[in-house]
Amino acid sequence: MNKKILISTGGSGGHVIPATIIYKHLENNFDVYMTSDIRGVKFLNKDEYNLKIFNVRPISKNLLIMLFNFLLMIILIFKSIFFLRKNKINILISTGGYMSLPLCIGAKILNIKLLLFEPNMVLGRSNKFFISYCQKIFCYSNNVKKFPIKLKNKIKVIPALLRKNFYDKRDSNITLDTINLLIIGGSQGAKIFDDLVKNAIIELSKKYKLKIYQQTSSINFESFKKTYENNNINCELFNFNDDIINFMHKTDLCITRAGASTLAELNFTEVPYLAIPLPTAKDNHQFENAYFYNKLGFNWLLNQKEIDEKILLNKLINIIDNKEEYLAKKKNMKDFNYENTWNNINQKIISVINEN
Ligand SMILES: CC(=O)N[C@H]1[C@@H](OP(=O)(O)OP(=O)(O)OC[C@H]2O[C@@H](n3ccc(=O)[nH]c3=O)[C@H](O)[C@@H]2O)O[C@H](CO)[C@@H](O)[C@@H]1O
Repeated sequence: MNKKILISTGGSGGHVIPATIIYKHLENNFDVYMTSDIRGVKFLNKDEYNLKIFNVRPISKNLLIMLFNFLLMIILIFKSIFFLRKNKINILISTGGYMSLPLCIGAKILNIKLLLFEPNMVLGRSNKFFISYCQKIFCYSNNVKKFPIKLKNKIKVIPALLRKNFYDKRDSNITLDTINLLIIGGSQGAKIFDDLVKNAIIELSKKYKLKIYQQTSSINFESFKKTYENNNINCELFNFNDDIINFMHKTDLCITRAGASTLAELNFTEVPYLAIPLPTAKDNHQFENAYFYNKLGFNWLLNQKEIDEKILLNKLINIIDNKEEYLAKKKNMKDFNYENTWNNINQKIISVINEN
């Protein structure tokens, strides 16, 4: 009989998309289920997954709400225990975040094997909470910060998880006379990118011919289009687009936040990027993500608190004019990617599932 595996996820695309990838890696060999909160559902196609909603509310600082959420949490722990028992789940895989807390507690109570996933270069708080109980944790490096040294043997390093279509061969239609610039803020966008980046782009367009692919909220579409058109800038705007790889393939350079999945995807598609990590990210994990790849020579890194339009503009000019450095970054990425194949990751994950 096939092992029954539950993947618990929710929240942002950075949690849900890796969960869908793990699901696809396992669905041919095991009976796989997935749970997500309501927020996370928008990042997946419900028809493709055996999905159940477990709506865990975000942690609040308001005492009354905290009390109410605590009661809800207790109910969800009971619901989790019931769900895990009823479906005879053998293994729980959590992609982290508070959304997985009740199921992880349920798994611990029932003594169910727990596997964790940490794509960031700093161990997340909820993963930290279960690290001594879990059997293994999938990471992209052995040197994840805030990781308890004596538990490092639990780390199973895998190449970065990518949606299957990232491995499809595609022709890139990069035109030599135009600089194709992708601006992307993570699954929820990045408000600060709107004005800061837009104004720098307008100045940049006075020096180079640009094609802009920009993620922004749909309410900005009209005004952005107008501004870019008035400045003769060719642009394509999108809110959340499932086929992000399509944009990455057309891109020469990207300006991005430093969510783990986005960086992994840019590394794989060999698009050098200027990372501006979210300064308020927990334990500064976005900076650590970008810095990890910065040391490998994949990106340029700017601190949001230290930049304005002028600094950003000068940095972009510097990057564009320094062709050798740009090409070196592309080459560094290429050399790094050879181990990242669907089959290699598939075998690594399945071998951990089959460990006793
Ligand atoms: C604000 C915040 O705290 N973000 C965190 C969140 O992920 P967050 O969702 O912000 O960022 P990630 O880069 O990890 O993931 C975004 C995912 O959404 C996809 N995408 C995005 C836009 C689009 O139009 N289409 C599309 O498919 C990206 O390709 C990527 O696969 O969890 C990640 C994993 O713990 C962290 O590294 C991030 O720091």
